[in-house]
Amino acid sequence: MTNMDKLYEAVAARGPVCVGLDTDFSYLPEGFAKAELTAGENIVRFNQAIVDATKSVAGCFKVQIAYYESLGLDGLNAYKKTLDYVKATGVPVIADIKRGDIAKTAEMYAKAHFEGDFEADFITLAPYMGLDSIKPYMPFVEEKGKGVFVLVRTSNPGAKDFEYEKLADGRHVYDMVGDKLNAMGKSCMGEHGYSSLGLVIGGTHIEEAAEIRARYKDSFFLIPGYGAQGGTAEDIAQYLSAGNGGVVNSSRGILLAYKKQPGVEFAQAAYNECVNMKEAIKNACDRL
Ligand SMILES: O=C(O)c1cc(=O)[nH]c(=O)n1[C@@H]1O[C@H](COP(=O)(O)O)[C@@H](O)[C@H]1O
Repeated sequence: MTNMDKLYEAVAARGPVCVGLDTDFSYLPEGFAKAELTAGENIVRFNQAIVDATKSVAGCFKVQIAYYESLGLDGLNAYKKTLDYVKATGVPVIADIKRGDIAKTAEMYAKAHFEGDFEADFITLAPYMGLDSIKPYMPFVEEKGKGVFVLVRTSNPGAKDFEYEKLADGRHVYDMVGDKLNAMGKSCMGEHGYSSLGLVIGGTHIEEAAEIRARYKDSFFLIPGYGAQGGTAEDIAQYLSAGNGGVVNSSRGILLAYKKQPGVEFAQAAYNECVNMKEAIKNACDRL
């Protein structure tokens, strides 16, 4: 069974919410940090409380490495401890590293994030340099069941700068990227009908949602943009297939949920936000 199969089953069991552990030190509630601990150690305590509170309603977790790298070695220790803590729960974990280099360098990134200290179930990749920036990860995908999510049509306003440009044949650049990646993903299909080569499709632009979902039926989607970036449950539902076939990330919306729930402890508030998000997406899927 591939990690993508496990992710499919996790979504079937607990829903599509992907809890984004993009933990900036400033997100820790007042009075939470202990002065005798480092910033990284305090972030790990915060993450552990979030993981404990949300794992029963999370399809997966996503750990965004920049938040940890920015703290140097203390942060990289916190990154590893966070990954290990999530892995011990059995809930799938995506390392959001957005790597995009070629050849031997990409092989080194694959080694760095698919084995050893920073081993994760999935990683995110940026395909601008071409398919030879994705291929070096495939031995881990095809032989060890690892998974990748590759940027196709992103959630940010800058998606319009390159991704929406039109080709001579009428397709968008993102269609061409998606078509090539979808074809490449046929080499690593799982039991549940999804390739281990997944696509990142932002949930903030909805005009083409139905078309994109229909075009890539066997591609699992990582769908960011819910909450803080304005994506709604109605928007997101269109990128799922009967509530599965994708995971929906929210980072600030979950980590900072306590700021919108006065008097509620931060981990409880994160749990409440996950439940609300899961219910809203389920209801929107049921209405489709
Ligand atoms: O690959 C991603 O995860 C990603 C792709 C994309 O198109 N848009 C996007 O926001 N992301 C990530 O998703 C997360 C969104 O965080 P929030 O906006 O706080 O929910 C961040 O970790 C982003 O780096």
